[in-house]
Amino acid sequence: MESDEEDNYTQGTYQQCEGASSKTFSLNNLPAEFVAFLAKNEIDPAIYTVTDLPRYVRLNPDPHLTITPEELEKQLGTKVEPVPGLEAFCRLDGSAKLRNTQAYKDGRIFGMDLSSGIAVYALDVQPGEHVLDICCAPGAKLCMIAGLLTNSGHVRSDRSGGGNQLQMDITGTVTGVDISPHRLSTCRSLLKRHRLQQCARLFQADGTTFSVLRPSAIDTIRARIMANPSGAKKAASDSQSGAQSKRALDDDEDEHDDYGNGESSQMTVDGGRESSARQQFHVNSLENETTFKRHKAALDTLKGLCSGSTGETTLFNGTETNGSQEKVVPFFAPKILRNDPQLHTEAFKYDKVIVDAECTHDGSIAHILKYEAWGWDSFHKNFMSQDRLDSLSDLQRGLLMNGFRLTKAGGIIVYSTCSLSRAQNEDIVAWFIAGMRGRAVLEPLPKHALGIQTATCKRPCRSIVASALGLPTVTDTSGQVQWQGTPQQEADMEQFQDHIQEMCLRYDPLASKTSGFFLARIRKIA
Ligand SMILES: C[S@@+](CC[C@H](N)C(=O)[O-])C[C@H]1O[C@@H](n2cnc3c(N)ncnc32)[C@H](O)[C@@H]1O
Repeated sequence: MESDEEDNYTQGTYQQCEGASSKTFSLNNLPAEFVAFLAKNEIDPAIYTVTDLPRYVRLNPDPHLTITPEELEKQLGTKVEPVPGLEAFCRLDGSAKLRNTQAYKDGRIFGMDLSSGIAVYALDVQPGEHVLDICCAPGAKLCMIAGLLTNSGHVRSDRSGGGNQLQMDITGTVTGVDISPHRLSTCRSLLKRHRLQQCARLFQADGTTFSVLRPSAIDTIRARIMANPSGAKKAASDSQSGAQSKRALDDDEDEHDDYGNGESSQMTVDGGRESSARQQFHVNSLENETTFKRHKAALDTLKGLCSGSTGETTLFNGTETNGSQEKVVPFFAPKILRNDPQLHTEAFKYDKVIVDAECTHDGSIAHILKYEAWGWDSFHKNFMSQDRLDSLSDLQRGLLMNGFRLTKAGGIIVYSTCSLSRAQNEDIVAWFIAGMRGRAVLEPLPKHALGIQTATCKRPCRSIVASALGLPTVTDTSGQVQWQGTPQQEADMEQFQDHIQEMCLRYDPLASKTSGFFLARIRKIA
């Protein structure tokens, strides 16, 4: 039920939950606790009554899986408009049904709200970069990042250029972290379905303490090939059979492999399981077992060259250990990334980090209205329990702090949520930027781009900013502790609040005709 899972989890519009939500929704149906939450957080309940939200799809950039907007229009029988400035995205009528189209079944299109796409564009991912996605599942943004990293979205099979071609094939990586194994399984399925798994690895871990830096062996492997003509020659001769080389690189030896859905599997030449879907993927290559084994041996040699050659420290879930100690086992990774030695030096921090933080999901109309059909009790249990609300800010702060820690100096961090609550958005960003004392700064976002009207950001809470800036406190006549700075400090604080409000970006269904979304773009200075 991969596509169901994808739709159920993917943030998007009301209509994206095909068949899951009630068309007769009334504000009176919202449970009292949720109404109270909305009031406390100054969120207008009218966002849940917007019925004319368009739907968005992202077109797969893989040259083998392209589709033109015109062809998609024929399949859907509804108007398909490319979004100016974001050509990979198309706007459809909100009632468009994707699941039965051939384009959807083939993985040529991906249902994804535009606001989520803009969060990824804010990262400005460049080929060759190493990106960390904290809170990655179910993986809409992760798949988009993987596609941007590799342009074509997967390792090219035309290796006629020789061994050095390897340098070009894996040009960057994305590392996804999520605490939920169930959601990570969906993420893995999406990567495979869209043939993006070669540059991605997933870890099941707490994003507040995750410590594995970006893959450290890839450059060494490339360098060895460049420096070692015989290795390059050998790789070149092996590469005459493109699919074999591709397979040596991307075979993921995944013990959790869930091509599943009852597909038959059989042993492959290297003893791994391969589903019929995967066999289909390789069906055009007349595989030669000897060539494949030779290539695999070459790859293993290269891996040997770059592993165990260092006394550097590795980190295991936040605990420093020496040399060849335990590595963190990925939930999923292709072989070349699975065997990474996980070195831990400043040089291996990530270029870009997205923290799409766990939140109350109140901005996702699709998400909220699904509970009409599923029952509001589970919504209350999953999202509105007091314990959860009380601990949410700490979790969001912890995720952002850890994302910052793992980013290299000069790198970019995008913090986003699908909540419209100030406490989960502007307050978190204000607390973070104020507390960083110049080590992190907000970067501009394309507020008025793409013809989308953004919503006005909220002014961060005075006490949070004052506390983060270390302003003095006074106790008022009623015994309440108040922050009170000098006139200059007060003026600085006002200015800082303006700055946060100005630099962050909010979409809401009323203003933007997208799902509700918040994002901030942060540059790490040091
Ligand atoms: C808003 S969703 C992420 C959506 C995802 N980025 C996408 O584009 O498909 C938030 C995710 O945070 C995960 N999460 C919650 N607590 C976490 C933690 N402590 N560490 C890592 N992930 C966590 C949840 O399992 C959930 O998958």
